[in-house]
Amino acid sequence: MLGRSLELGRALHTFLRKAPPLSVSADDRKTTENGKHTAIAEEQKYVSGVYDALDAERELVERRLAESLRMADGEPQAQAEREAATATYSDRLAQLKSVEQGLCFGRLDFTDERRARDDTDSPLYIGRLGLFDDTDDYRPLLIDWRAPVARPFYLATAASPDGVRRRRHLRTLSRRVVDVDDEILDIGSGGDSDHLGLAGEAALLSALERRRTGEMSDIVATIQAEQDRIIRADMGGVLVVQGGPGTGKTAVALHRAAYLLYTYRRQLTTRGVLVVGPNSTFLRYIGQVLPSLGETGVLLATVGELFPGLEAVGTDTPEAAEVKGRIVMTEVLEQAVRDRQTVPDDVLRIDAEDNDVLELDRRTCERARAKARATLKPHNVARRVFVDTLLDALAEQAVAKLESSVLDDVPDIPLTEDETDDGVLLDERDYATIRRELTEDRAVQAALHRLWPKLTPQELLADLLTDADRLASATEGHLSAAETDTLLRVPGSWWTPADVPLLDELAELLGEDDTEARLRRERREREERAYAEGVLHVLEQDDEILDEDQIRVRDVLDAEMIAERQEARSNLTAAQRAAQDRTWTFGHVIVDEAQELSAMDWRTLMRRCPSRSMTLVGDVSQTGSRAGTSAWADVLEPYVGQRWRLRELTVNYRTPSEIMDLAAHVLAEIDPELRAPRSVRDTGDVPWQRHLDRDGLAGELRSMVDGELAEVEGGTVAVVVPEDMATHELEAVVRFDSSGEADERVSLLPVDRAKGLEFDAVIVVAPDEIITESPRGLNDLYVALTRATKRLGVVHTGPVPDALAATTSGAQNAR
Ligand SMILES: Nc1ncnc2c1ncn2[C@@H]1O[C@H](COP(=O)(O)OP(=O)(O)OP(=O)(O)O)[C@@H](O)[C@H]1O
Repeated sequence: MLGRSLELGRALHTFLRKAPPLSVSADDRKTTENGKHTAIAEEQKYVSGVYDALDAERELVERRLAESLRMADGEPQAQAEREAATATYSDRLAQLKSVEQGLCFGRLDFTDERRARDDTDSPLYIGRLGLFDDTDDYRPLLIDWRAPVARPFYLATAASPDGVRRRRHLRTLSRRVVDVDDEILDIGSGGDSDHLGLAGEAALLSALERRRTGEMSDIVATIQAEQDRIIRADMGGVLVVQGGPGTGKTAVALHRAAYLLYTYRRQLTTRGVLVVGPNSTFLRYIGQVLPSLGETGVLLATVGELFPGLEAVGTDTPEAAEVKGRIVMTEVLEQAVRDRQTVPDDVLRIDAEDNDVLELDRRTCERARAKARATLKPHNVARRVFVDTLLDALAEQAVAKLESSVLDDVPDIPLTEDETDDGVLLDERDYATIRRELTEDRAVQAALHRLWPKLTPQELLADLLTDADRLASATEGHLSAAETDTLLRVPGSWWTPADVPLLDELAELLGEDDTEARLRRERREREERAYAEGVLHVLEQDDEILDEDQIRVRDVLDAEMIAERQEARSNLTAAQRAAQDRTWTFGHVIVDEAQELSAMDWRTLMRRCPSRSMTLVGDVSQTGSRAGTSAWADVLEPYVGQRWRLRELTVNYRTPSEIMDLAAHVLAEIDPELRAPRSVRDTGDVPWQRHLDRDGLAGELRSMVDGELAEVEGGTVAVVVPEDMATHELEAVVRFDSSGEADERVSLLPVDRAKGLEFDAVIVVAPDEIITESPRGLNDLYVALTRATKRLGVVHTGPVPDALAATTSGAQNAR
């Protein structure tokens, strides 16, 4: 406890050093303390009222939900309405339950001029969602943080107060107000007694000082101005957010999702928002942020999870993953598909079921193939043309054979008067019958399948990656023999995340012969539109009784919109429906750690977002994947040209300055032009460094971890190691105690798993190996060094990397 207070003290000290000098006398301090107690008591009264309103609304929604569940099943229409009501009430209830902690966290008091302008005397209270007082003309009790009027809470400064006299942060524990921090923005308008101390910064620092639990928390009470501008940026187009480690990119991305869902609810409820993260550990880490902000309708996924029905649990070598991520794979796959559209070397003989032997010669097959390819349709769709053309040829052959055999067998019969001898014995109906029989003939089906098989993406890719000849043919001219070899694998291998964009690409190249399904869908859409027209008709009859000047229903609703709502009423949320549908397109896509995605990953994501309404957050200095990018323009140019916006985040909220100073040496080695973000805190804890023999490492690590656990008073500790040290054995040493119990506060991770995460203390092991194990090893080391919120230790088992050598002497053997 004392340690934490000291750290907070030091942090505040730093801020006071940076802030203009304040002279606070003992009397001032007493007045401040008294004022604070009074303020807490006052705020408690208000906050209790807000919780009462929350309870009342919960009760009401619970009652309505129970009623809608009790409603008997009736007409299909009534049943659909019941389902829609149930879904709406369930959502609202989940939202009301999720905002329990920290419901109300801010208050804005305005200047006299602003109050006169807005004709109001009341302060505004800011919280996680909006609540109204239904006993007082629906006066707003609590303003949703995303509402435009709440914006000054995040943006107003003393230099630009925007009519705000005082910004107050309320800190609550359960439903109890435990502290208030004030910031006087319009010094001229307020008395000194109102000034309760350093406010915005104190609330922020207190949030940053909290012990980490292994799950990310929301930052709604302390969003900073540069972050707020990004969170509330327009939804259209591609917005890239570049920022160093700990600058809040993930936090900003998630709050942006919540903001967009609030502001553009109609568009986004139907199409949904997709948030993409680098791996499932990371998705678990961020999984609670949006629910805590009351948003449950967002699909969180890795790119590897975007192919419904498939689990990509395998792993590629880094070399294979890099090759699979290259854009040239589109050409490899195109060739692989073309290779499956074959013709016989000479003649293909088919033993049809009636024992007729039919033949398909190379030229006929080539013509059918050319005709099918000329449609430019995907393989499975164009197959219909290929098959039809060959069935025609086979049917003609069968007819000719039949006729000639009949003519051969039957003695000359004299013609009647109305017959002519054109050699044709069978009419069109006979021809159609023969063609249909051939269509159903297994030998014919097998032959056509061999020439142009109907394929699923999984079949084609599995065949391709396990067959050296097929692979060599598809990669010829695109990949070297060595690169091709990296792709080859044994049959029955698990799918990997890098396979998913290839499967997605193949799904496009192969297509689906969905004629039947399309007709069914079109019929359903027609019915929905007809229903919507019916609704409009009924509403307009009511309209006619109204005054001419009043707005008419058709002015605000159209059939298309009603039909869309009807579709959205299905029990599933957009996110749930999207998760089951590969071709789903989202209203907005947010990508975290976006620098890690390969060119093929981007193709998959762009398909999910044809509107290109996207937010991409990342840091090109942290790129670890060989397939990732080091320049945003390279990624975006093929999709949006120059039409994308770049915003930067410059302040590091996670890593104290002592640790950033060390990491900055590594950054300088990556690129001397790059600047590390400014740390918001310092703690006085200089990172320690030690040398250990690799043999003695396991024995020592556990006690080092114990030491760090004690320093961070039960917070989290991570040991970040090179890939080949991330073994179960070492994990057991580091995490398990003598009774075999795992310590949940401790993790052992390779760098790529630690990306995006944070821990109170971090021990980085063998930095020299982290650097040499990958072409982007320095970036990996930079990531590893910047995961700590409080303490950092480095354990060398080999030579000390140059970037760390300059800083070792003073800190040597600090542990
Ligand atoms: N305004 C803020 N108020 C309180 N905490 C904040 C704020 N901004 C960021 N943080 C905290 O700082 C830490 C780092 O944030 P985050 O993980 O979003 O950074 P990042 O830029 O994604 O980092 P990295 O690139 O290293 O993964 C988190 O604990 C986050 O909650």
